[in-house]
Amino acid sequence: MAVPAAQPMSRRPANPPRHTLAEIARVAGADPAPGFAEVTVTGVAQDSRLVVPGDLYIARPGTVAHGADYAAQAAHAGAVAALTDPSGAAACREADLPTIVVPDPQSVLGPLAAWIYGHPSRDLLMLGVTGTNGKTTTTFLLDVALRQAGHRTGLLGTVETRVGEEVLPSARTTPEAPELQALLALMRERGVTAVAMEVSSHALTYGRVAGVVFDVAGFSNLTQDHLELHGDLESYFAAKAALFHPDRARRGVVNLDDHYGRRLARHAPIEVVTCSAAGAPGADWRAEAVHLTSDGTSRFRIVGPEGARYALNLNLPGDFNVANALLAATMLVTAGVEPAAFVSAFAEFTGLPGRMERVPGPQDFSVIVDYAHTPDAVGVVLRSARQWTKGRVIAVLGCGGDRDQGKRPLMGQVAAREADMVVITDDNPRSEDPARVRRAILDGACAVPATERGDVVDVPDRREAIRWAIGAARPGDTVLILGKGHEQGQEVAGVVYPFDDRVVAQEVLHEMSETTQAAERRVAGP
Ligand SMILES: CC(=O)N[C@H]1[C@@H](OP(=O)(O)OP(=O)(O)OC[C@H]2O[C@@H](n3ccc(=O)[nH]c3=O)[C@H](O)[C@@H]2O)O[C@H](CO)[C@@H](O)[C@@H]1O[C@H](C)C(=O)N[C@@H](C)C(=O)N[C@H](CCC(=O)O)C(=O)O
Ligand SMILES: Nc1ncnc2c1ncn2[C@@H]1O[C@H](COP(=O)(O)OP(=O)(O)OP(=O)(O)O)[C@@H](O)[C@H]1O
Ligand SMILES: N[C@H](CCC[C@H](N)C(=O)O)C(=O)O
Ligand SMILES: [Mg+2]
Repeated sequence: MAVPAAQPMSRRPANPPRHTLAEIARVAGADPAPGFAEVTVTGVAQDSRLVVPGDLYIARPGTVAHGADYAAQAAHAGAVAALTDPSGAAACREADLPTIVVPDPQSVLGPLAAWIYGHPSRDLLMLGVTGTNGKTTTTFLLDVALRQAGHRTGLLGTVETRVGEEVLPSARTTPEAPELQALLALMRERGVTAVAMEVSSHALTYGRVAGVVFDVAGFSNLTQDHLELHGDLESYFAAKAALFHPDRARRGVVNLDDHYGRRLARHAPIEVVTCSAAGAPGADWRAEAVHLTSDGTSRFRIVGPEGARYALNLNLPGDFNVANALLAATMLVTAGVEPAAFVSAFAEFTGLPGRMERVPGPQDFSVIVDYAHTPDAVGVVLRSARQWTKGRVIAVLGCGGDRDQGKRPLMGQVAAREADMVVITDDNPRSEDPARVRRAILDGACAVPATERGDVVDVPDRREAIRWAIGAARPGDTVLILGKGHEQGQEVAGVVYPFDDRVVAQEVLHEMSETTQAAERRVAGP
């Protein structure tokens, strides 16, 4: 008997609420036109490629196009109506879509999507994490602890999306509002009770989480990244701080070891619980007696109000992961989760894809793939590696094209200072000239006085760069391949070529062991 092929899981609830277009117009603050009462809407999309039959298509102006340019595609895919601004109205009506017109579709998108799906986040324990680095790690830790506490969980973030046991790919760190609300509705329908999600600064800027009030929002840290979107650090901070507002979160947990965290804790207009892994005065929760081992684990104690103390074991390397675990633990306590749940869940957690992930092999040096793609993260992981490495620290790194240009020389600079050898290479050049991107990293590296920096080489092709670094490694060295982590593609001029640092490193190690064995056979003779 033929076994039916597994169907890819939908990202939409199977039984969405049904609304008339007249109701939707009222919620959006527009006039319900005649005929709107006869149109039934069962979902919402702001991208024509994601429209399913029964959807309201939100045609909003973007930086590249106007959504109304795709109204005909949306209608063809089954959209039953459109919501747009005055400049998009004609195109939507030409596509035969009954059209609601509002001044700013972007601003109604989040709340309207939440309303259309029946406010699913209100029925879920919602934990959201923002910050430049550590969001994915912290949400994975939240997820295992919530499950240990008996919740059925949802996870939304950079690496993947989980609805209970089902795993779906993630296109973004934080989905657009219509996709987010549909996923939350699907989670509720599938019996999920708690959600750990990453909230990127893009999400806060574009209103992707408007329509969600988090039970607890966490702030990890803020250092340079994404200035191509925010312009300067102050605006970047303002975007992140917007999560800590009564419209977005009931309570906040803030890391006091970070300069912006201290500012946030002082000024946030919601109740804030603070934490510190580095002894910041006045923190509600602290990590103490931190013991980092050379095999990439740590033991420490977290100490909180009223004599609360818990001993934690973590199978993640570096003091930055102690900070992530402390943030997760403080968020969990603040959400009312039993501490016993995170004590055992953290001890059993064995790591997450592409974050300080060891590439297995018989070689007598370490090869590690990590997602460090900011100056702070590069410095933090290289300094950590220095602590346990007997030999030299060798870093492979590049910077993404079409992203923050200012971070490139800073990443080059910190890598040159902290590593013994830096191999500069490509990382998702996107639409940019890859040589220009590498030049900027190289300029930063070479600005470090020669006596204070390691050797620096430029190897454009990423596979060759990995081969170069692994080829240079001697017993006791650590090779850190940075920036792409779990990513499975290299994006060059609009084309994504399959590329996974972990796979490539393994292939290179394999090639090298074959070559060594062949040479040994030649030496040994027939
Ligand atoms: C800077 C940014 O985030 N831009 C996002 C934004 O683009 P935009 O406003 O310019 O929109 P546009 O491309 O002009 O299109 C206008 C409208 O037409 C629609 N459209 C467009 C084409 C089409 O065929 N059909 C269609 O309906 C679009 O969905 C949109 O509604 O809205 C688009 C539609 O949702 C997103 O695809 C696009 O994300 C781009 C691709 C992106 O790369 N975003 C990244 C940087 C991002 O969001 N990253 C963050 C943080 C990462 C991290 O640090 O972890 C994330 O959360 O992932
Ligand atoms: N608390 C931290 N402080 C500084 N660097 C960190 C911290 N946690 C992790 N890192 C570094 O940042 C990298 C990315 O970590 P993670 O994926 O958890 O962060 P993220 O905030 O989700 O990143 P992204 O915004 O790209 O999704 C890690 O691979 C590590 O190099
Ligand atoms: N999620 C982040 C990290 C990508 C890291 C790096 N591989 C790059 O392409 O810049 C971003 O979208 O900026
Ligand atoms: Mg992430």
